[in-house]
Amino acid sequence: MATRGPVRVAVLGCGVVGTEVVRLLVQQAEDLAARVGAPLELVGVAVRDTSTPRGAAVDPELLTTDAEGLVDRADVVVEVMGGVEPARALILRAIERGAAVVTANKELLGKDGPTLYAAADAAGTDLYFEAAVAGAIPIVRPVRESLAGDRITRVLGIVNGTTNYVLDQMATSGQGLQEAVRQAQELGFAEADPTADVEGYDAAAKAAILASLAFHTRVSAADVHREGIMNLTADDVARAATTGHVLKLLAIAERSGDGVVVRVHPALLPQWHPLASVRGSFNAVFVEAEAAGELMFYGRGAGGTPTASAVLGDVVTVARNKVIGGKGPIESRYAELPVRGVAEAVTRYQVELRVRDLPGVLAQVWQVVADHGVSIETVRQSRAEVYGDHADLLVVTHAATDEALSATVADLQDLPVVVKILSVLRVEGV
Ligand SMILES: NC(=O)c1ccc[n+]([C@@H]2O[C@H](COP(=O)([O-])OP(=O)(O)OC[C@H]3O[C@@H](n4cnc5c(N)ncnc54)[C@H](O)[C@@H]3O)[C@@H](O)[C@H]2O)c1
Ligand SMILES: N[C@@H](CCO)C(=O)O
Ligand code: NA
Repeated sequence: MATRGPVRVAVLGCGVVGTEVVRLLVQQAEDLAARVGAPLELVGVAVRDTSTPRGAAVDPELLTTDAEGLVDRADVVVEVMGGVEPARALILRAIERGAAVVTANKELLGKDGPTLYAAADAAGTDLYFEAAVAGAIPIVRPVRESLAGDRITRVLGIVNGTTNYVLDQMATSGQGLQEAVRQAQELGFAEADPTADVEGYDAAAKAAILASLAFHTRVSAADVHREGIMNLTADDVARAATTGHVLKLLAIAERSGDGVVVRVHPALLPQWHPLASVRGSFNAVFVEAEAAGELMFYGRGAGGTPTASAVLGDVVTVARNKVIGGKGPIESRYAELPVRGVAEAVTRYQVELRVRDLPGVLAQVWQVVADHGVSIETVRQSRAEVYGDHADLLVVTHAATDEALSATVADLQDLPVVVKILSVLRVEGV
């Protein structure tokens, strides 16, 4: 039970996540006190407008528009307002005062995490951010702490629920992309402005955070190669099924030579891969480590209550550290591996080409591929239904660098017998 005076908690932002954090802090106060070793006293909730209704769980007396003043009264600051400023300034203010910080803000951490980590390190205080990657799923702590004795080689994640919902919807209903995005918006799985999700910015920020933790190296969102889902068609999704794949937006962070490559893009995954079964708006992160082997973490990556679970877990930990005088891990970046561009990623391509159906065409295609040192794994030829004397070739390569594969596609495009490149997708997970 409680062994000392209360730990004062301030919540910055009272939206989807903040409301649930406040509700759980209040409703579970007794259990949380027992787990922390002291009561958690909610000293205030910073909002933009105190007159906005917040629901029964939020005591209007606790609302304030003076976020700075609130920060100055807290031992633990929970930042769930999102965005870069004023979140960054408020977090730095809290840290400089020696308060512990819990944040769900992947955008800020992906852009400028190192400034915050360094400040927390200098102040000797905790900065926790489990909710920033894959919401409720415990993944930050497993990578940062549970796997600290292992050597992670690769992290492969479905870390954006909006795009996973959209792609899943396209696969199951045959909907086009725009229609699936509209439906996701109607059902609350996508925001009114879905840019951050569908263009891969959200996943890139999460990939940067995961890569930094996994490889003990500073990686920012700007280092992440990013392609969103907006160019995908219903045909791409349908074709994936005919070749035993599913199409997913993947965040991939992996060792490559003496460096690391971090990328976010749509990719084909074999249907047997554990990540292929991640449906709807769910998230999952697949980790490959030398000693542990393959691990998968699965659950809800978004939503007020699931995300609040991750926030509260961090609050209990940092508050307990305050009570017993301990401190969690600081930023680990000793490895300082070079972060390489996507050109160095080793991957496989599936290319669909429409060619003229003439003798020797396959040999020409084969030659262009071989000239780049790339090896073909399979070729499937079918008659192109719309053009009488044309055929469609579906070529899957063996693994090669992205640079060699993209140069191959560029040269195929220039072959006179190639009418059109219909699609180019990477194949991952094998
Ligand atoms: N919603 C999710 O499922 C989810 C999941 C994981 C992480 N997150 C992260 O959690 C954070 C919050 O997300 P959310 O979905 O609750 O957003 P939200 O927009 O619902 O809530 C943010 C709230 O903060 C308030 N706010 C913004 N600036 C403020 C300021 N200067 N002073 C006072 N209040 C301010 C807004 O008015 C809003 O009510 C973001 O960083 C987001 O990326 C959200
Ligand atoms: N917009 C994100 C949720 C918050 O990380 C998603 O679709 O997964
Ligand atoms: Na998480």
